[in-house]
Amino acid sequence: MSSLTSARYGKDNVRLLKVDRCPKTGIQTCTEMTVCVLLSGDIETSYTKADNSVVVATDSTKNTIHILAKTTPINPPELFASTLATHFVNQYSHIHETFVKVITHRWTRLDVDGKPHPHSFHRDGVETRNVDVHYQRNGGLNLRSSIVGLHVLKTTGSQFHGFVRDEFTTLKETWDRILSTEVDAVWEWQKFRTLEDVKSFAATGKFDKAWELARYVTLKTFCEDNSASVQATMYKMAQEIIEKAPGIEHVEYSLPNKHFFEIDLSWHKGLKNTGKDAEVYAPQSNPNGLIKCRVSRNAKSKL
Ligand SMILES: O=c1[nH]c(=O)c2[nH]c(=O)[nH]c2[nH]1
Repeated sequence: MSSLTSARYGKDNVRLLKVDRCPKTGIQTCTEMTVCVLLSGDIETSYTKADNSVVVATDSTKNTIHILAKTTPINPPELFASTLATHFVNQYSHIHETFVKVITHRWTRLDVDGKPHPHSFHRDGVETRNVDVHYQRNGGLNLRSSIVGLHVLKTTGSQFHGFVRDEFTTLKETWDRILSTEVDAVWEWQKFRTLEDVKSFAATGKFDKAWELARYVTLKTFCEDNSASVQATMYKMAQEIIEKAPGIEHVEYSLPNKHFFEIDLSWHKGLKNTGKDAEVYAPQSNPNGLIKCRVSRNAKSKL
């Protein structure tokens, strides 16, 4: 015997670019997004009885994403993701729950001779601004905003010593090393009851401010902290974001520790390239450390 215990479906990797043209100034802006919308509800029979009468075609889901991108604001992405999440539950009485992901890609305005160009942009990095929304009929909206794929590296100001030493340890302690990671930082909002609540919050500019703050705190702490470890540095980042952004309940970081090994070149004419003489390093693609944490407002540590 077996039974269906979970089911959701929809369209992933729906791509769109929206252009905003200001008639007064002639200045144009653009937003490129990749969207995923998954639906859940009374859809079991489509799996268990080949009953397509309960299926909203994923092609229609894709069409709806395009239509709502045209007819409603897509910025901030928290608002667009919430608009999509609530739409499908309002439109179809048998759909009770949605899972929406909106990835916003970077198109940063170009400068020409120090002046912002009115309609030209460049992709300055693979970093994305992401939003995940989970909506349940009568259950409110859970929003998670994030920065993903922000690559950073510092050549000093990072140490790692005092760790466990036993018969499995070969790593040397260091008081000066390269630190590099790809930031994945999530901030989770207090629950919003309705789409109207998300709209009013969006109108205050607080979603954009939180993204700016999270990015600023992450980069400033990365640069300025004389890091004792990835763990200690990420905890400082998370604490500061919670402290400075009301409405955020939890902050999570997931940071790969990308290693750069010293290369001993002494075999060639006694070249010195280790310790304080290290200049040429070997970047490692794998394995990498992976350090994660979740920091919550007003919560007693469960660890
Ligand atoms: O910042 C670090 N944290 C660790 O847990 C760890 N483990 C390791 O080998 N190097 C590092 N660096």
